[in-house]
Amino acid sequence: MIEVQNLCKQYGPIKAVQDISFNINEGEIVGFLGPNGAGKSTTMNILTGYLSASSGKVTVGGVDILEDPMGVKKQIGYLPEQPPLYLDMTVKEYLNFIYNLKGLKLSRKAHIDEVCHLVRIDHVYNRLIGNLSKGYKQRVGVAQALLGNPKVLILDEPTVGLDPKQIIEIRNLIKHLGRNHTIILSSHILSEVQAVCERLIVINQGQIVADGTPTELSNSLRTDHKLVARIAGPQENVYQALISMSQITDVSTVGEKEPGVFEFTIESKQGSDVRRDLFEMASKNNWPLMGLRNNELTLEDVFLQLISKGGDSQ
Ligand SMILES: Nc1ncnc2c1ncn2[C@@H]1O[C@H](COP(=O)(O)OP(=O)(O)OP(=O)(O)O)[C@@H](O)[C@H]1O
Repeated sequence: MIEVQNLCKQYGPIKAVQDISFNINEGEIVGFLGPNGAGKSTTMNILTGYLSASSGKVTVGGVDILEDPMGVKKQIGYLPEQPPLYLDMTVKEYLNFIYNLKGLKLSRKAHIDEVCHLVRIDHVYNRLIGNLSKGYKQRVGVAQALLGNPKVLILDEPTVGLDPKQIIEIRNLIKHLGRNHTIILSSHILSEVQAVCERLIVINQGQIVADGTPTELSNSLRTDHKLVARIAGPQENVYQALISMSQITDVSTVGEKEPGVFEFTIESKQGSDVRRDLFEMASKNNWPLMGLRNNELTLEDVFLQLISKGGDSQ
């Protein structure tokens, strides 16, 4: 649906986007994640035709953004970081205004009603936008993006400044819209994209540093496979039994966590799964296995590792 090849953008000496490439398939909800100044807004502004690239190629639905910018814009609904709202218009006036601006040919009233129903703003239709809460203003912003039934929605930091209840409402709305749209959502907050996206593209200092599902990202950074086991048995004997197991490369004793129960961190060979052997060994020695868990990196750790490779952006 969206193909980006070797995209670069320079603002004078600042290389905001450096040679990035990715494809997004129809129906995907992709999170574009990166710290402030990483180049997210620049990339989104290029995808939506608001900015021109210094070099590289972008196609949306097979249409090249340079050859047919209007053809691309028709396929994209965009909610910029600052929603383009006119506070002294009512929701009705504003959506009719955007309808005209987009030159839509759909049945006006039916289409605007449908969009208002979808984002649940029917009951504030005749109210001044300036008097709405921030959450409702954001919904009106999403509504203007949806006018014209674009296949792709690009949402730049859609929940910034909202309270926790409004955040959940907007997230649910995005998930709901994901059933019928391809969505790119940018954020610098990990939990934000984690909550709604199945795929994350992590960008730092204008470059893609990771692309995959949250699980793939955690796995790609895990250099070793660590287990944490709690075993009720004599500490030294358990340690010796563990370290002599064939797939285990290192064992460290964490300490006595419950009376007579010791915790061990166990490292095993890449790709091996020692849980069954571990259970057998403990059972053969009559040492109850009181707990076993993976010592996995959280996505927060992964994100911090990925973005700590560079310095600060301005
Ligand atoms: N018009 C501009 N002129 C000069 N530099 C710019 C301009 N717009 C952005 N930049 C710089 O380009 C880099 C990328 O900025 P961009 O706004 O794309 O990042 P971002 O990831 O969207 O950050 P944020 O989350 O803060 O919006 C930053 O170093 C920024 O200072």
